Amino acid sequence: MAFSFAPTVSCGFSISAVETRSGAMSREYVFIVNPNGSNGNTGKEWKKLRPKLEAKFDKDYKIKEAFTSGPSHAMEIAKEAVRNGAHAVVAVGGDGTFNEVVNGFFDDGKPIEPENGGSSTKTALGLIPLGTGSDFARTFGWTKNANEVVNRLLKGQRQRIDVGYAKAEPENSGRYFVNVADVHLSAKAGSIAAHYKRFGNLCYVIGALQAFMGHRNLDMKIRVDDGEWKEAPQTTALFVGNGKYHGGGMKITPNAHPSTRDFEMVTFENFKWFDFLLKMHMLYNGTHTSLKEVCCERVHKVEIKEKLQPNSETTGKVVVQADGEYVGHLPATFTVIPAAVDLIV
Ligand SMILES: Nc1ncnc2c1ncn2[C@@H]1O[C@H](COP(=O)(O)OP(=O)(O)OP(=O)(O)O)[C@@H](O)[C@H]1O
Repeated sequence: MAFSFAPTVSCGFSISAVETRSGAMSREYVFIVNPNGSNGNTGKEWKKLRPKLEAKFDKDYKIKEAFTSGPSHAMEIAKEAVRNGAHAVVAVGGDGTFNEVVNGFFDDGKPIEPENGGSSTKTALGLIPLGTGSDFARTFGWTKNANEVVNRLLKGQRQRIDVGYAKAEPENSGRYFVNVADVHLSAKAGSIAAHYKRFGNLCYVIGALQAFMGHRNLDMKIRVDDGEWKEAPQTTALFVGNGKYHGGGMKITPNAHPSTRDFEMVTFENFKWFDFLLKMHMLYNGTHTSLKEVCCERVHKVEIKEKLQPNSETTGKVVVQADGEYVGHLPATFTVIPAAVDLIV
């Protein structure tokens, strides 16, 4: 016999462990769904997927769903679920929703512990990749295929993965990330792309081309792993990869993986809009790392700031994002937190 879904809630979410007839504590899976992801397709796909999950999950599983009402809501729901000791919290949506759920595993710079303190297993993080880009899922080769999704969640195999922490101005605001954080052109492109999601993954190409309008490559300073500050002249964009893919399938940090305990940092120097168009195929297959304008380095921590004239202040114009979500502007620091979360793989 399969459990039916608990009633949908969108706020004031409360979760408690449930005892099964055998007396064992049930495993509570909390699905956090962004109904408006992928231009509304996430909600539609989730409706089709839900009965398949219900049919397969047996009585030892309790399944709850919660729909987000807007930005940041997924993070609040996830925090409450982790505090209540959920077995797994699964994001249903794109990289933005997934990022919010990841941020819900932490509070005040620390991983959240369950309130009852008694749970021996950590809450696992899960993903059903139903967004536009859904780039994080590509590193693991996951698709939107319903059978594949159900089997993966049912098996519940866990892998400890690294999480990144991005800190930027103003006010040293911070955000955790699991996929790719980036600076300057691509971060501008990401916010432009958000207005073109109806075009699917093409939105990221449109975003990049628009971002090149009025764009200036800038001299920056970079410090890796607390070493010497080095100059990065005429930087177009810089990527800090925990996962490989970004911008709807571009293999931007091709040697990154969330299990390596470090990041791959990829810097583009002096790239112009026509370079982007002519070499775009290389971004998709990950061969851009052989270009003379591209530098790659493995890092655990990287600090980035604008190279300024003596006594001048930051322009506040060099944008920083993490997993496609706005973080702030330079100066910024990106730090790897090794083996921070259990991911259902
Ligand atoms: N109910 C909601 N209505 C509108 N926006 C929402 C809602 N819930 C979450 N959001 C915001 O929508 C943003 C984008 O959602 P999501 O990442 O799920 O889809 P996507 O943008 O289509 O996919 P991708 O990021 O993979 O390209 C998230 O950053 C989140 O803040």
